[in-house]
Amino acid sequence: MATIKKLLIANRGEIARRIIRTCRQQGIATVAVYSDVDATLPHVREADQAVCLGPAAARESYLVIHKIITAAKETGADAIHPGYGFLSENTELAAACEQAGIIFVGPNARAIEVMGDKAAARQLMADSGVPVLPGFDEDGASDETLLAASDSVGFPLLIKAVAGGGGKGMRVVNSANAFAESLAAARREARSAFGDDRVLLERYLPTARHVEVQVFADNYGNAVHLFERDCSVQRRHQKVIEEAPAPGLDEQTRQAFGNAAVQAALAIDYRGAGTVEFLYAPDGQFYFMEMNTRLQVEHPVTEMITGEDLVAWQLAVAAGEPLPKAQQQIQRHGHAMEVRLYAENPEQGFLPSSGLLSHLRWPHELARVDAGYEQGDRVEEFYDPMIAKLICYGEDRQAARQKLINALNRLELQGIHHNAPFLRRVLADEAFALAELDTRLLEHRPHLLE
Ligand SMILES: Nc1ncc2cc(-c3cccc4ccccc34)c(N3CC[C@@H](N)C3)nc2n1
Repeated sequence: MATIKKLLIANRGEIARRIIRTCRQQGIATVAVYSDVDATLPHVREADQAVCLGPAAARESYLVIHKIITAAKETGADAIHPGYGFLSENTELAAACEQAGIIFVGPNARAIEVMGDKAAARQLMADSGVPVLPGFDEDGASDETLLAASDSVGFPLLIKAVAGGGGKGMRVVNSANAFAESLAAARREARSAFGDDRVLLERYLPTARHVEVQVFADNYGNAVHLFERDCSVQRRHQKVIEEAPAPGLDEQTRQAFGNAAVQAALAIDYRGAGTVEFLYAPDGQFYFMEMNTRLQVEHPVTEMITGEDLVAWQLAVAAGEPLPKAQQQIQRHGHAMEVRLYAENPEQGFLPSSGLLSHLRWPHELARVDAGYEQGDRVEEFYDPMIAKLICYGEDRQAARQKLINALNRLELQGIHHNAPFLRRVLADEAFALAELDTRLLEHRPHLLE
């Protein structure tokens, strides 16, 4: 058992403020890190201490492991929380923390490594009885081997980069005569994006929902799930709207999802917060897609329906405490829905937008607002353009959706282009309102993107 007295948050924006919020409630001192353009942002002001990492470019600041470790040592932080993005799934940071005797608030490096290799992840899931799609994932298979395997996988199939994830390095192949060329292209893309041209094959599910399960495991062999989230509404693999619970699931299916995710966590001897992503097919079957070894952007919808503080859970597990609750103690009630507010211009192909937030009023009275910025702050284009999340809770899905529409209508945000009008169109869309969810909803309803 260790006590975390001071936590360094190796991140910025809304997630840094959100982590600071829990630390303050727990009496844990906080250290923020920032690049010189972020010096006046709220997460820097709200932390007890702050360390400048240097230039704006992430590769010279937020991604520089030795600078983060040095900041932790110089301020006497006994733990580091990576948040999401940046170094949150980087095994070297986990290893550097271990080297420096600093607690890494995240899973063991081995789990990060295995889940980062999509072929190893699939094999491990299949071995532990988690449903996986028909496919071929022999490590380092040659083009000839893959060509022969493509017949048994069947078409349409997906060629997926082993080192990929989140939709990067994927190619749909509809027929055998297109396979060789698609394989060459997929390998080229994987080599340039990840420096690793290994690929795997998987039967392509053209129509499916993205349903993911929040899991938590501690150092004592306990693993639980905190129910599922539906994140099907995505634009170019960027989640737009997330909700919990997944609409239209009967209790038996809900339990099957939860059990499969817990099986996955136990199979890799997991620690901390994790998310097991599944493809949910129209016939009611679901299949393992990926496992994320970090706290997700969309974790607030799970917090709202369970009443749990997932960052507090992360800190407890990282300090060597057992999980705060056993499975049967974790309750679910009502419905929560989240939208991600991006500094992007929907009228210009969602290009990133920057500028001074000359006028800004968050609708705190109508929604939980996890925001990275306040009025008078500048949004720059160096980092992920997400500036805030608006999350609403209701007794049922319609109530949560209506509250979110109201909150977006009351949002006052001037000085940058943003996607609120787009979010309002999707929330008001009939198919979305009827929960006719599918990962290609926006593809099938292009008018929502204009
Ligand atoms: N075998 C098979 N069939 C269909 C798939 C469709 C997608 C997919 C493709 C495009 C958008 C998506 C949005 C949410 C979830 C999945 C997708 C997909 N993804 C997208 C990112 C990564 N999570 C894997 N894998 C798939 N795998």
